[in-house]
Amino acid sequence: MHKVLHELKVDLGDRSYPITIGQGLLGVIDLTPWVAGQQVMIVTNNTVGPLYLEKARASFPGKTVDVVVLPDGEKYKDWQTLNLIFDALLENRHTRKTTLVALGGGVVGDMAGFAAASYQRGVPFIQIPTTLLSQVDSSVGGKTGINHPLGKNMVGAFHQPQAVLIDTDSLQTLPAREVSAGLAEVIKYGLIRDDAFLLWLEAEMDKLVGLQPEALAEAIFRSCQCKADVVALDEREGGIRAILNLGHTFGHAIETFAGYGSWLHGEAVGTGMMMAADLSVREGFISSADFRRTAALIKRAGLPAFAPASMKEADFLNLMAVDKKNVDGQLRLVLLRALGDAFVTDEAKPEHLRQTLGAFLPEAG
Ligand SMILES: NC(=O)c1ccc[n+]([C@@H]2O[C@H](COP(=O)([O-])OP(=O)(O)OC[C@H]3O[C@@H](n4cnc5c(N)ncnc54)[C@H](O)[C@@H]3O)[C@@H](O)[C@H]2O)c1
Ligand SMILES: O=C(O)C(=O)C[C@@H](O)[C@H](O)[C@H](O)COP(=O)(O)O
Ligand SMILES: [Zn+2]
Repeated sequence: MHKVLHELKVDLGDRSYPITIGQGLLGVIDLTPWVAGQQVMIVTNNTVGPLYLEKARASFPGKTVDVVVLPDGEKYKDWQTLNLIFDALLENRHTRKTTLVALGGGVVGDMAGFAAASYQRGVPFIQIPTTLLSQVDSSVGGKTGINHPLGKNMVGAFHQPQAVLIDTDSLQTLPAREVSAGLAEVIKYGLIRDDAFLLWLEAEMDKLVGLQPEALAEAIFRSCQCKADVVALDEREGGIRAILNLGHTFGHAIETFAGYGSWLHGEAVGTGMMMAADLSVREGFISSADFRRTAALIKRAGLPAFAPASMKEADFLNLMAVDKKNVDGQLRLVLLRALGDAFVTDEAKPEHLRQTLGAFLPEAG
């Protein structure tokens, strides 16, 4: 039995698209209205394919469906793996009218989206996210791309999908560590823009960690609504969209330092959000009690509280210096004016930043 629980829209004029959230949707919801021509290329990986590929195929009745299966892992979010998608498209003579379909987590989604942004100068794509993180964040908003050894997501494009289909049933096969990683981005929405959601998360966190379906569907809906609202205001991150980067300047430094994949993106963002909250206290914006509330929620989600072993202050400073938000060599950070109210600043005091880094280095743990 399938059940559509929520439908919302990312409002971007002629690039608007629907997000459909529900149970048992994969293979039941007909996605052909979002397919431009006859050809479909499903991009998945060797973990998700065996679980969900056959169901996903059934969502494209009457279409010619090809498949490319990528190796699984953040360390494969690179040029070489991206080329496997282009190889498959060309070998199967896909034209400008083809539609790509991302079936998997954020790694598959970011790479399939980037392939769609650039194949024959741009073709449409559909997001079928299968991790919590991708259902609440990466499948929405059109940021696509790959990593570079010197920095996260350093090569990419903005390219919005035609539609996002979220089947919450797929979360039942997700490892607990990946659930925690997804919860980091969920908590982010409460911290940046929605204090009522933060209160709700404090009440429901145990249900979310335990994969309770109703709580998950509500968290996904509220997260997608928050992201859709921010993206509709500022599609290409000229201003307010940067608040979606709370914790990411620290987090991306951790991911790059640790070697892509050893820390999950959500884990690095969880620690990074604690660091952003700590700095917000030192800068005089939020109280120590606010920091403790933030840290407690992040820890209850099962996320780490200190930087990786052997990471030093200089590692953070060097890696944060390449962040895409920086302008003219000036570090730009997302901080909290209050819980539920984030802002972007390039005025954080260097001594406060160093104190924050010191408080989260592994030896402080
Ligand atoms: N574009 C954006 O706006 C945006 C937003 C947030 C994160 N990201 C990117 O997303 C990536 C992280 O995404 P992620 O957390 O989904 O990681 P991921 O894509 O690596 O998926 C996590 C793991 O879960 C497996 N998996 C996926 N679905 C499964 C399922 N239903 N059951 C069992 N296993 C499953 C995957 O194969 C993988 O091993 C990072 O590269 C990050 O930079 C992008
Ligand atoms: O959609 C956005 O905007 C975000 O910043 C969402 C983030 O959660 C995500 O990790 C994104 O990929 C980060 O983008 P980047 O531009 O900092 O690489
Ligand atoms: Zn993120």
